[in-house]
Amino acid sequence: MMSETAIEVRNLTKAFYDADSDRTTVAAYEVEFEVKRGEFVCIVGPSGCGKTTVLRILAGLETKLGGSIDMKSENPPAMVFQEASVLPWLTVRENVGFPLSLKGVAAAKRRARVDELLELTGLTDFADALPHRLSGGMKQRVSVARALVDDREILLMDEPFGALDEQTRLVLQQELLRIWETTGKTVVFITHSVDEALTLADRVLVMSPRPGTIIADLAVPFDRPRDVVEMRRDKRFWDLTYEVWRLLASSSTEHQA
Ligand SMILES: Nc1ncnc2c1ncn2[C@@H]1O[C@H](COP(=O)(O)OP(=O)(O)OP(=O)(O)O)[C@@H](O)[C@H]1O
Repeated sequence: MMSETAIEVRNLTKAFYDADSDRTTVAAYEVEFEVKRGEFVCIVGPSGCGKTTVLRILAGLETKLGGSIDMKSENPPAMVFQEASVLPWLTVRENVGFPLSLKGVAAAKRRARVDELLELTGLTDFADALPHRLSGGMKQRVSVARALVDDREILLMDEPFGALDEQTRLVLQQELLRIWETTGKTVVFITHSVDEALTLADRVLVMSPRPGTIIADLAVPFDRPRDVVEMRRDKRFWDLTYEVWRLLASSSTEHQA
């Protein structure tokens, strides 16, 4: 199963034109990668290199200028954004069930599915709370639960833990790994953090500064299930950290030259 391709991106290029300044920004340039079914792939790269743009194109939220994308899945991908996108007037339960309400899933069936997701994401005790009572980490759990509720095959995550403190972030990384192992989703996860990418991914794609293109595709060799704290005792973790930083540093020097 693992060898089946879920996402194939070829020569993907995107430019934005700003009419006010009459300038064109090339946000992604000939981006190429593949993701296998059930694989967890992280994309790291400097700020503004086009990571979000690539993900938004995969999500169908943005058009592309050139190249091709093949998403081999039965349903459209789910997306989790950096800012928790909870609806403030709905309870946690209603927020998580929102995609099912939109699809007109019957109340009893919806409730059973939402209960499962609340359990999976550790939100059961907060089911009837309104979002203003939740911490940033809890709100982001709600976003993750909602992205999983209607069982999309592909999960696209745009720096979902970027706004959280380091400790909360580590807790949610561990939780996400557990959820991913349970659900078997194909995940594309964007992050600024080399550390986060190595913690989570099967493979890390490194992007150059804008116009962003993929400059390396590194396999992350740690066994599953992973312990996000214990894996930091492994020398390979720091060797890979160094390798990714070296790639990022050398590509930014080339860019300035
Ligand atoms: N809608 C838009 N209109 C014009 N320019 C845009 C638009 N969206 C993105 N850009 C530009 O495209 C480039 C890439 O942006 P993008 O958000 O994809 O980068 P990123 O790698 O995700 O950055 P960060 O890590 O800081 O979030 C940037 O220069 C950005 O200003």
